[in-house]
Amino acid sequence: MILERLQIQQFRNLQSVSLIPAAGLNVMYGINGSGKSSLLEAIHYLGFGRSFRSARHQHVIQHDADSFTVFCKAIDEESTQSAAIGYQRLRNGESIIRVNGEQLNRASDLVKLLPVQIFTPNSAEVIHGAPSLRRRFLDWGLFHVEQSFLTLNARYQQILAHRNALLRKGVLGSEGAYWNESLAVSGEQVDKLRESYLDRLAPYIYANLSHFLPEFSFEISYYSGWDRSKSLADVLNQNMPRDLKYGFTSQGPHKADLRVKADGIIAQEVLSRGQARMLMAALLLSQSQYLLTEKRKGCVFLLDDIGAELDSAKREAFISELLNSSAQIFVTAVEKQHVGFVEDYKDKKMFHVEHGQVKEE
Ligand SMILES: Nc1ncnc2c1ncn2[C@@H]1O[C@H](COP(=O)(O)OP(=O)(O)OP(=O)(O)O)[C@@H](O)[C@H]1O
Repeated sequence: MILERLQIQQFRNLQSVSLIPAAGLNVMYGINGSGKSSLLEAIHYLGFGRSFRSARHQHVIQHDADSFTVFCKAIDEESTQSAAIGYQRLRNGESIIRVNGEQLNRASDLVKLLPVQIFTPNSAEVIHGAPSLRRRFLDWGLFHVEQSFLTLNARYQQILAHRNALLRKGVLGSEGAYWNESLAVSGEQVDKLRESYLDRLAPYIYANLSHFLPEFSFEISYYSGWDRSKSLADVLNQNMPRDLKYGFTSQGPHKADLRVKADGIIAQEVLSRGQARMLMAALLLSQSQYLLTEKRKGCVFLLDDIGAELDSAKREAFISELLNSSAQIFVTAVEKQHVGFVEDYKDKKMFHVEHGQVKEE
């Protein structure tokens, strides 16, 4: 999908912004606090229904305003069909999402529509942080290539929440067999989709890593969240006494992880921060390439503060590969010189951001 038009109202310091982005590269530059990251944050809302830097929607609404609105017209390059997507968030917590004039009930449905990926100075947290961050990374790709995943995963989460509620009350005993069986059936389906997705994604990841971090030999593997030599049903039944004691389901696909080793050692232990960022860049790029191969869909790719992230050679390699994967890129930089190499790109637009105003050059 490509954003053909973008409109933002009362979003942080962006009072009223309207722009026609390039299909390829869009550079937003301006001094600190001018509104560059807010612009990316607004696009992020269209892809995820949430911010990438604040858990509180209220903080994003412009001071003294009652709501913010983000609107885009996006076009599918393959079918040439367009979609008008609007997201409005009110100060009272209500959100109104419209796609082609029709109201959507769940923000999670937005994820299917617009494939948005983001790379920020904090992206290495996905490598260093909790497994949930890496699961979220994998699941984002799955949402876009496997139609059934969204529903299957939602069902698994629903049954899991129910089993956990019974565990907390200490009343799972009599109903245990039923809930274990339901959770196992649903969990095995989620697990299979994740495993097979990573199998197909891995060749892209290895190819990108050999380009971005040739100094290491990498090994990518998938951990299901339980010992795969046993069925999930057996594990849930065996874990009942422990799960009852602690009040939650200790093993299952909700504990799954994407594991990366560099030269035989877990990546978190051996990579520098910059190298971890490059690993993350390779992972995100791989999803973008895979989505293009599998679904003929390009991503909208947000790169926040790229100058602070990577050295110039790596930055350039990353952006060129992203453009090759038909991604539409929005990159922010404090100084134009930080993205000097974009001189060579033809399909690009430069936007100067100043005091919340965005002007195309
Ligand atoms: N709810 C809000 N209402 C109005 N202004 C806000 C709100 N939240 C944040 N701001 C202001 O919006 C401005 C834009 O912030 P933003 O993070 O987008 O800047 P930036 O250009 O990315 O800066 P940097 O280069 O430092 O990362 C800041 O001055 C910030 O104080």
